Amino acid sequence: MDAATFILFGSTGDLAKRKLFPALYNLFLEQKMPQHFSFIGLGRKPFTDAEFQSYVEQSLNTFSRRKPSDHSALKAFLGCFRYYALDVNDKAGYVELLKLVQKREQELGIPENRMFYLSVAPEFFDVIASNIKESGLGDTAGWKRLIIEKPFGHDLKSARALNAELSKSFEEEEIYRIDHYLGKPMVQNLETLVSANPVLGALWSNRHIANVQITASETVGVEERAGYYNSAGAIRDMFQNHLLQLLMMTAAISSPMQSAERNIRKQKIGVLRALRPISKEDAAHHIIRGQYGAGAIQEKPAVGYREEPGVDAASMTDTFVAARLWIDNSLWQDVPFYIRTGKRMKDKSTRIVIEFKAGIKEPYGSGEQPTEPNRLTIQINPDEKITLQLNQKNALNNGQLEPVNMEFSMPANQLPDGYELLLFDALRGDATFFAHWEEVELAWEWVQLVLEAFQENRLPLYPYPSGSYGPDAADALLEEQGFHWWQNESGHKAGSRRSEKVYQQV
Ligand SMILES: NC(=O)C1=CN([C@@H]2O[C@H](COP(=O)(O)OP(=O)(O)OC[C@H]3O[C@@H](n4cnc5c(N)ncnc54)[C@H](OP(=O)(O)O)[C@@H]3O)[C@@H](O)[C@H]2O)C=CC1
Ligand SMILES: O=C1O[C@H](COP(=O)(O)O)[C@@H](O)[C@H](O)[C@H]1O
Repeated sequence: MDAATFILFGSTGDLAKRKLFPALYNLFLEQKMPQHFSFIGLGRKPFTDAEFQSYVEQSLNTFSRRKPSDHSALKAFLGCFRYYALDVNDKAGYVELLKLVQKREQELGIPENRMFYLSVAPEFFDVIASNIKESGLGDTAGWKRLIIEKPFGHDLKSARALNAELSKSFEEEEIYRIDHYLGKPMVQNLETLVSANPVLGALWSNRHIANVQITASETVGVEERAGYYNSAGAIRDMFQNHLLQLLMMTAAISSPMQSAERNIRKQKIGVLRALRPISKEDAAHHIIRGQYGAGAIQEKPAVGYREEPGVDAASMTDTFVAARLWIDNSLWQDVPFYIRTGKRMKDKSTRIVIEFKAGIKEPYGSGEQPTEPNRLTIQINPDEKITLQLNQKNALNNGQLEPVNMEFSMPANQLPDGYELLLFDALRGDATFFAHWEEVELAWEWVQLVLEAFQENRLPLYPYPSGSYGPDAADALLEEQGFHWWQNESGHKAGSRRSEKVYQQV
């Protein structure tokens, strides 16, 4: 791996402290960092280098999956860190920053390879990129890369404007757009799961798959982020990026028999191009939006979204979105993809359920005894787990047909954090698990009409109790095709229907 300088904008912020420093430290311990690297932390807070190093150390003690125990390794790691106080709007400051970067490059004898990571509010992305260019920080004799955090735009127009601005300073190949779901080990494993297992690869299409269900449910509410979340909602916060990425990954992976194209990024773009658009007029038939009301999470009372600090008592923000999507290509024609995400739901679970088509009627003497459809459940969070549900006769129960699960699991605490995998890739120059601009643009294009339908209040906003599986209306999306949500890996169906009211815009 090339020796490089890592320049972190927002190094005094939450993401740096909770995720980025621990990720770099774990890579360092695993010798997955360049042998020589220079780290420059930026923020407005007035830190000396020593204060900054001790701040980083505290973050490792609190958040790293491996707590620092080897004193000399920790010292070597922290020794690479320097701090420079910079307001992102201060043009002259960038020129001073360049001097510091060059001084460190000379001290360490490393080439001018520079990684810029923007862990700051999105309104600063364009000004930082342009100041990097103007100051000469971006004129390197080596490579330069820009890692950019979400959100990438607020809608199609702003995303295009942001991309146009960034493109003035960085080439597309130099821009690494983070979607932390793409860093999750199980998501990175999806392609291998299908391509390295012909038994699954052979089934991975509309010939054998009846429907796909993608869920990202959370038990947390809006927490302290009302300022951001009120104008984002679940549709921008989770659906436009993470959920569509999971859909793309699921539909893009294919066995070598089915597709000669082995470039997952290109295949994902192909999936988005084939996504059937939803018109504003028709949105209510394919999309359900909801907002959590009061309820209980794991038996603890929880207030409704409208009672949360910083939230308007008449807020129409969506905290839940479910959708039915169709991919009009030869592999996925007629297979509905059901997607849902919500806050304050019954459990924290991110998973993909593949429901296979029903087989022939059971011919071995059990008459009309119904069998459950075979399912492959790929659990991404909280634990990683793959469960294949099969049917078998139970000799201990009069030969009754019963579902059984084959399961493989990996406890979450043994796995690297997604940021570790993504930073490692970015340092190596591998953009496979970063979002290409075309993916982002096509995802916004699809979502844009939905945003407008929300804005124009064309869809009911259903309240759902905190601690539930979301509004019952989301069940109807599947019932139209004769399916139901598989609520968890043991396959429980949705509960009985409640009568539903809707929130009215005031
Ligand atoms: N936190 C998280 O879990 C996640 C965050 N993100 C994204 O990551 C980015 C950072 O988030 P987060 O760390 O939570 O944000 P914070 O608000 O915690 O931190 C913001 C950082 O920006 C710096 N900053 C603010 N204004 C200026 C300025 N004018 N000049 C220079 N630096 C400035 C702050 O430094 P100082 O106060 O010292 O000036 C601080 O380091 C955002 O884009 C967010 O959407 C994405 C996914 C998850
Ligand atoms: O990006 C975001 O993701 C988190 C959920 O991430 P996970 O890894 O815990 O599944 C979500 O809580 C947050 O609102 C959103 O901004």
